[in-house]
Amino acid sequence: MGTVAIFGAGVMGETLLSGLLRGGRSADDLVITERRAERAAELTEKYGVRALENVEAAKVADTLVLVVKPQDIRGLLAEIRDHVAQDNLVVCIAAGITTGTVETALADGRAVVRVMPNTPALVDQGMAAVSAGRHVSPAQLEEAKALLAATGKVAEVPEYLQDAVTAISGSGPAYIFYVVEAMIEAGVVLGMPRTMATELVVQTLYGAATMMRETGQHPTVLREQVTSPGGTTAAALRELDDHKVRAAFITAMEAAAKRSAELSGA
Ligand SMILES: NC(=O)C1=CN([C@@H]2O[C@H](COP(=O)(O)OP(=O)(O)OC[C@H]3O[C@@H](n4cnc5c(N)ncnc54)[C@H](OP(=O)(O)O)[C@@H]3O)[C@@H](O)[C@H]2O)C=CC1
Ligand SMILES: O=C(O)[C@@H]1CCC=N1
Repeated sequence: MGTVAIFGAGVMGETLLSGLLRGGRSADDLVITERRAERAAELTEKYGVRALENVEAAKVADTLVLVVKPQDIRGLLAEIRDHVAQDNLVVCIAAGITTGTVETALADGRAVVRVMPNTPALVDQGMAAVSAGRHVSPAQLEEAKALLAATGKVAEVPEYLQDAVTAISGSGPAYIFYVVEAMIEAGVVLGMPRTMATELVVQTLYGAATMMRETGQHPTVLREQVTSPGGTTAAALRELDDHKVRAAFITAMEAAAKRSAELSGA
């Protein structure tokens, strides 16, 4: 994999950077680029990696990981275009940006992999989906997967599914945090101190997630096990159904996928 350059070390860039370091990669093999000098200095100090200008980073990198916002990707590609070598691997993490867009912006034949990761990568519980562009060799695809495997699970998906991936696992942690916030608020309404409600909700989420993973049982079966006839859970779930919460999730995630597709023209 050689030298890995992370272009744009914001939330996701720092998450990947820290994961690569936790995974055993040497700081000497990692470089970052940042628009703001103070942010670059902060990361250099915290992780001991080099911060370079985009062009310099492209020149030294074997693997280029593009982690700027979709709206900034075309400007970045124009800047580094002439310094991306034939044998480099380009990994693009920007929501909605297709491998075709990146390939077109670079010189002919460049190897581009599109990836949608998520923030639980920060605690090595990420979910990343990868799709290879037209010029990626099997070895390069394995390299991209290995890069992401440092911070969690990796799945290969056909590129047409990447907007759906973005709506499910890319944005997904935000929906879960939103539900957790709502349950904590409900606990407070029921008279419980906020810290106690937070502990109960977070452990319940962790326990439920662990159950799904470890039992392999369908969530419907697990939900039915909690729902005693004529009991408290049935009373609560009826309210959620009356408020069309399931339909709201479907509509919300359709909106996320639509926005991802729109960002391809950002
Ligand atoms: N956050 C998430 O959960 C996920 C994000 N992504 C994708 O990751 C990408 C980054 O998202 P996120 O980390 O949240 O965004 P951030 O805004 O936190 O990070 C982007 C960083 O890139 C910097 N930047 C912008 N342009 C350039 C440039 N030309 N050269 C160098 N640095 C630059 C920005 O600087 P400045 O602040 O000055 O603009 C910022 O620090 C997006 O494309 C997003 O779609 C994918 C999956 C999940
Ligand atoms: O909100 C966004 O656009 C990015 C992509 C997926 C998660 N965060």
